[in-house]
Amino acid sequence: MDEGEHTPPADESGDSDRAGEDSSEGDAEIDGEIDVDADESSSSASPSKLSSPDDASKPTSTADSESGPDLDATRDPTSSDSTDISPDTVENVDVGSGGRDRSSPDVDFDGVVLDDDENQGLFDDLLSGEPIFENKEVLRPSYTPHELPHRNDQINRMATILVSALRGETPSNILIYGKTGTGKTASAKFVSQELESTSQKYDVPCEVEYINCEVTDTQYRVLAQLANTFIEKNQQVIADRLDRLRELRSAAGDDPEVLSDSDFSTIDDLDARIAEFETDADEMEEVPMTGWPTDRVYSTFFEAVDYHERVVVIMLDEIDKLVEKSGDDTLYNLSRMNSELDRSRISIMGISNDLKFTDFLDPRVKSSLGEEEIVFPPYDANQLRDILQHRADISFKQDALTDDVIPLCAAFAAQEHGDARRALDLLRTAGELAERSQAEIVAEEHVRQAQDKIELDRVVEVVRTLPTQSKIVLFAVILLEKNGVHNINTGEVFNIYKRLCEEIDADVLTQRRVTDLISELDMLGIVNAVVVSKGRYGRTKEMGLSVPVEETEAVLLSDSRLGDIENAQPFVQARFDN
Ligand SMILES: Nc1ncnc2c1ncn2[C@@H]1O[C@H](COP(=O)(O)OP(=O)(O)OP(=O)(O)O)[C@@H](O)[C@H]1O
Repeated sequence: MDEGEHTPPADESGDSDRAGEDSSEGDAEIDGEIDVDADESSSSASPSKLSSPDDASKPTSTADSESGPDLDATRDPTSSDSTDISPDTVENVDVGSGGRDRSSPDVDFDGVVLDDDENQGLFDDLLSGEPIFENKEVLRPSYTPHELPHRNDQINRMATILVSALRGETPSNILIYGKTGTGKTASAKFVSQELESTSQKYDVPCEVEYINCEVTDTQYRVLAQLANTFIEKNQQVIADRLDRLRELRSAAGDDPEVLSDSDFSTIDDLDARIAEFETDADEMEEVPMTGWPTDRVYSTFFEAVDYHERVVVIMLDEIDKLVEKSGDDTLYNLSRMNSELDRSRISIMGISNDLKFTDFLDPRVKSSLGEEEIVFPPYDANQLRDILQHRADISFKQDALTDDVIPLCAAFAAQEHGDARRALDLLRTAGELAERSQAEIVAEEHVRQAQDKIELDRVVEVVRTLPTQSKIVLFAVILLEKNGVHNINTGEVFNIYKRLCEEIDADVLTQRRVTDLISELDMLGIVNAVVVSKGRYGRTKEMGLSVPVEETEAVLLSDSRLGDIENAQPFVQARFDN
């Protein structure tokens, strides 16, 4: 295996990212450090306060403490931007004492002195603290691990099926199933990297094309993306061959004898071949992202893939999204291509976390696609522990984690549904929270805080992306809850909902539709609704909020339409109207 392919993104990116994150995550610390209160003149905001301690010895920051720090000395007293300098401080300014001329290029436009090394050390302090992480990138989803513990069986099965590609035969199509975060994509990518590197080693033409169908979700886009990838590769192959042929041509111009070792008997043959390649290169036209009839895109892809001999594995991640969005035409077309291809062969590897999507497939497609099926079961807590331990060893400094951190992350994630992504997120977030609170090690409390934070982030994201009508319904529930109404019933929600709609000029849906929206909110885990029988008055739904009121309300009010509701109080009083 080519180790380089699995190494995380270049170190620089890791570092810069870390620096970037620290800068944003460290807001609180920066705020804490900058003392904007000029009364405490000795600690007023100054470059020396923000610089690393070493800078104290530098001439710019050794200004006499009684006459105020250097920043004060050089700040323009007329500047309106003087939040951190009191008039008293300004009076003490001795422009000359700092030995700096205001017109000096060392002074920036606001009159703040730049350090000799052209920064004020704003980030130096933050960077100089012992970070908990050795390499945070390793915990990110974009990182492809070198090892995938507890996935040996699945990886070996994939390899056993795909090895035919290295023998020039067509591998069976594979369908990979499993819940989210069970390592499907990571394992499939790992196997494809191995396949491609082995094919290079033995000089067998075998390629893997990865398509994420959540993004590329129509037949047109899938075929266009494949066509363009193969066109690009073909152009490269042509360019390489032309280079070699042109070299031969120039050698043959000097000495026609060199052709005796080649496939060409005459210079004319060679010229003809060169001309043929040049025409091929000119004729290969990229598919635009929209606008062509689908059959033209299909035939362009077909010709591109069949340009020379090769076995191609097309990996369709989130294949269910493609079927959901645009039916099974793409899969039908791809699965019957082999009978028409002359030089190449294709095989499909579909990945899905929806076990039911094949119910919607044409039976022919279903049987062709599911020639081989590999299931990825959820991880249990012990397996998650191993996975986390492997990653933690390379991502954290030694002894940065207390003993209970990894087991707790594993236990939380196992409770969800054995999701390794969630477990890794928890561990990374716990580390970040510890780093932010300037703790020396990550402890159990950080994991618990991380769990709450991730949960809240999820809620915020779900609420933020709700359709406007659902947001109004949810806002009605929040208003009732905030006014101490318990066991809120559908009628109460509907009354407030109607008034809110009138207030913001939104369409008013029927009570039946509003009840449906409440059920959707219930399914999303935002409200908790139960059906209660009211005897001869029929049945109603009673509900309560399952998410934090303040945060949810803030997200709703950040929507420009709901934000227009200035005072919602009167609506609540009207809850028993009608
Ligand atoms: N056995 C494992 N060892 C190490 N890391 C793993 C393992 N399984 C999963 N992961 C990590 O967990 C994260 C999620 O894995 P992956 O994307 O492969 O899941 P998935 O099953 O494809 O999920 P989804 O269906 O949501 O795409 C990735 O960061 C991956 O590196």
